[in-house]
Amino acid sequence: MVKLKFIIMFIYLTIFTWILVFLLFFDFRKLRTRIRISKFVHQLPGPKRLPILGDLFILFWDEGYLFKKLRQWGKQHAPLYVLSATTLFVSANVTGAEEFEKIASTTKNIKKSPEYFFLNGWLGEGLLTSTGKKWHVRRKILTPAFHFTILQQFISIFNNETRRLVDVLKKETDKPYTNIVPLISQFTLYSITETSMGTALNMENKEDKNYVSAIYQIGNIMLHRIMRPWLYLDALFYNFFPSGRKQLKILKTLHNFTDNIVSKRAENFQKFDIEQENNYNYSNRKKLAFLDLLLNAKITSGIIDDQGIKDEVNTFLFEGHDTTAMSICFTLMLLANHPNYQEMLFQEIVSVLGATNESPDLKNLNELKIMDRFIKESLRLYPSVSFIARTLDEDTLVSGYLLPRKTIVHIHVFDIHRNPKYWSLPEKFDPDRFLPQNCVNRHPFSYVPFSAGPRNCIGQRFAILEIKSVLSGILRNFILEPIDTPDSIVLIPDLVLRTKNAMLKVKFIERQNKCV
Ligand code: HEM
Repeated sequence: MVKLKFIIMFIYLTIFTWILVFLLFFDFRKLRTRIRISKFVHQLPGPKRLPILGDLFILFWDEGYLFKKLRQWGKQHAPLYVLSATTLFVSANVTGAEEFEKIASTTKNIKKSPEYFFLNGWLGEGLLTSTGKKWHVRRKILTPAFHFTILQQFISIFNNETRRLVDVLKKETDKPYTNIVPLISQFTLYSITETSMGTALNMENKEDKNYVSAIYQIGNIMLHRIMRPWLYLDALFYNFFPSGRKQLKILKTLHNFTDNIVSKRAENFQKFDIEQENNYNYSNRKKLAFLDLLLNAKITSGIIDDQGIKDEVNTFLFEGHDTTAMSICFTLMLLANHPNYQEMLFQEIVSVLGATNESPDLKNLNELKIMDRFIKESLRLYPSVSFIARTLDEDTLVSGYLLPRKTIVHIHVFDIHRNPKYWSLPEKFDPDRFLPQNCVNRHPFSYVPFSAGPRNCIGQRFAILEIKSVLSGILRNFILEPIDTPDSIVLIPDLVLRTKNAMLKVKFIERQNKCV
């Protein structure tokens, strides 16, 4: 019975794939390009594939198994291998630092791959998904929003949100364990909306709650879609499939939420600008936070319109909370599993902040060096963006292979971070890898949790300060005991690196020797 179902699914998939190939390639110039790319990329080593269908069978795998299998291929065929979804759709897959450097260090290869198109319905042409001139202009507008004088002001918000989280966690101490994912996601969402958008959220509010749950659902639907080529065409997906109709509903929730944030801020911003008569103004070089910077750019130079602002707000709400949330969750799981480090970090916090209830400032956070190494090692083993992808803009020679222009390249950050060429005993958790003397001679592209090159993460300093603030608050108040362990969790490749069922369990015990 199972076998019959498999055969039917396979025939169905084959027919759909070829319809898709036809629809996408009736332009014969594109077909010629595809054939050329396919010829070159198929010279790379790779797993055994079926004639014509290539590696399409992986679409039948469960996400956890797919994740494991990709790790196995990454090791087997390092640093570069081919995967193909039919003969004409091929990708070059990178697990080596030198190869990633070749691709990411040039200003040419800034175009994202077709996988990112699925995000367009939600994020439009925001900084993550846009390319060319639009991306350059936006990156230039937004870079000052992450200047250290701005970030410095955000720390008091991180501290307030940490206090709110600590109060929530105190109620969890009676329980056998806590699933930290929803609680930490709420913390990072509150932090990004208040710092960058100037809006304080409240989970008692139904719309705020719905927004958080919509973010989870959209991630699941997108992964579901990526794994099913018959859902690729928008017209079919949105009109004929329940998941497409569900996505439209979710997008409405997400967009209503951000539209609201933008219009509220726009009202206040205009009032503020008029009242202050250029006191808080871009042109006299006072620093503006994210959303105000965009509103100001629209008013003063018109280089961004309302839709552009909304696209950026959607992009930053997603990139600015989900990535950091998962990174904090994995770090807490590792702390629970390494009590010796937990104690070292606690002692470091006490020595930097003293035995008071003082909240850390920028200087304090910069002094937390052991914590810094702990976070770096956590991001090495669990990079929340474990996979990035590009479409090459020029023929590029990588590891002796010519990858033609328009080749899709998948960069497996997770595998680069566990490649034994750069990391001895790569599976071992060891923050001392990041002691200054141990970093000498390490390939700069072997550690890339925030990517590298011109399209690196614009929010990386924001993220690190936020993570340090929250860890300081949690470790000052609780001892963490392990429930989940690195061996017990099942990782899945979602929009960000997640665990199966979005669960990560830790036990919280209130500290007796608190530094308050
Ligand atoms: C631990 C937390 C974070 C990690 C691991 C992370 C990682 C990354 C990575 C790997 C990229 C490159 C993605 C690609 O090429 O497709 C990226 C891009 C980006 N990140 Fe982050 N990020 C984090 C936090 C943040 C935060 C807090 C913000 C905003 C406040 C942010 C905003 C962005 C944006 C807008 C981009 C696109 C940049 C561009 O293409 O110019 N990220 N991030």
